[in-house]
Amino acid sequence: MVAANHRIPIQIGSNSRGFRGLGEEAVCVCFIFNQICFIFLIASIVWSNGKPWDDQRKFSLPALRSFGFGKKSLVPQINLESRYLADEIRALHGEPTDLSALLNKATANVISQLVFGRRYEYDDPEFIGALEALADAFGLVSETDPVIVFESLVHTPWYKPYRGCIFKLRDFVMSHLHNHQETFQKDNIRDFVDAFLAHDISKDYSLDTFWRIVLDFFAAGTETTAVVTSWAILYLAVHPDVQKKVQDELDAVVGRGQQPNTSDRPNLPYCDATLMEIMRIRPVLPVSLPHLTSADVSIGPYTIPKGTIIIPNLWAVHHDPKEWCEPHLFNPDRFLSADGQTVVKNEAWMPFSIGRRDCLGMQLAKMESFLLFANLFQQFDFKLPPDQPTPSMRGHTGLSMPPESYQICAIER
Ligand code: HEM
Repeated sequence: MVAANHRIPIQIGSNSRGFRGLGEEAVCVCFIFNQICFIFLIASIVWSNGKPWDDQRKFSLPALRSFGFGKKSLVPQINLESRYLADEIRALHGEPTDLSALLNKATANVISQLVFGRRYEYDDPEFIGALEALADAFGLVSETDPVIVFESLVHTPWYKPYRGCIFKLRDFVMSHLHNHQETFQKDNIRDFVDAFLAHDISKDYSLDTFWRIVLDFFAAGTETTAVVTSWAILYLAVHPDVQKKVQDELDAVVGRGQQPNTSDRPNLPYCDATLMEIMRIRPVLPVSLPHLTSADVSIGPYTIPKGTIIIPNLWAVHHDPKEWCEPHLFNPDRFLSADGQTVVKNEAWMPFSIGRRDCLGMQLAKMESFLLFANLFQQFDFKLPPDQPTPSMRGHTGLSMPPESYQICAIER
């Protein structure tokens, strides 16, 4: 096993045919031990390898894109959800509140519309229950936890709380799948689940296994973008000078009377640079998902044999002093040209990882995090509650790295 702490080994590891998990041989071993483990590993875009992964990715991406996934046509939907979110925040009247559950509801509704064809009211008990289970599941394990690879460990006593969350989420997804099966019409494909039912791939996966693929999207689509937004609110509350510059730019380019659009983005370099700096300094997945080399690779004096698990340490790359000047300093200007007019890229910026197995939702995530960010800072000043200690900036390590719970006052501008 190799922990890749620098840009070059991550690039090499990521491009080595993009295997993930324990590879084909290990999957067979799992099969001997436990058939459930085998099923779980195969029916999951995040955790499968080889042909099952290829089939799932080839089906999923075009299917989701046909409903607007990562495309401009999704802007009105994201902006509408941003309005629902802003209404909820406004109703708090600036009282100190932990906004993380609200942010999760907004991002969950965006992915829910693509996958299940519906959004939820923010007080819906089924929705709240599923999101609580999701947040708990993300907090209970990390990428290096054995249960991530050997999912059948979920049945052992050590994982009882995690098991509770996963089964709750399975029931949530299954109720949607059964409902879709009952109402399915092949000439009216409403969403990702319908696209699956209409596609040949449904011959290879029963609903009892497909739920796991759906959960991959629901989970990845919900938690990640909400975590970015939560860090953005915290960092900009701690750095009011940056918040002011972001708001001045939004006022000048978008104004107050209309919602931001992706077409505004090229004219909002400071906003863009700030979001990039947030994803650099606090990567959503500080330790990315494991990869497996599919051939021998050489890096300088080292040879990494075929079949080695590579754990990309995105935190280390994003804080490498060889790549970044004063890496622990929050400084959006590092992503701007000298005249402040253009965003400057850096190859060591890789919050979505790189290579064949990079984040499938990257286009959606970039668009959604930008629109949420722009909508929120256009409408609110985010301030730390007076007379309270500054919140910790360390983050809570689990599958993703959200900030530790903090209270914030959102004051309408
Ligand atoms: C800011 C938000 C997000 C960040 C920072 C992020 C980051 C990542 C990272 C680091 C990986 C691992 C890539 C690798 O192993 O090389 C990943 C994989 C993945 N992400 Fe995201 N993600 C985000 C949002 C999303 C969204 C919105 C979705 C979809 C709804 C999504 C779906 C996926 C999927 C399906 C994979 C597995 C891809 C595969 O194995 O082929 N992500 N993401």
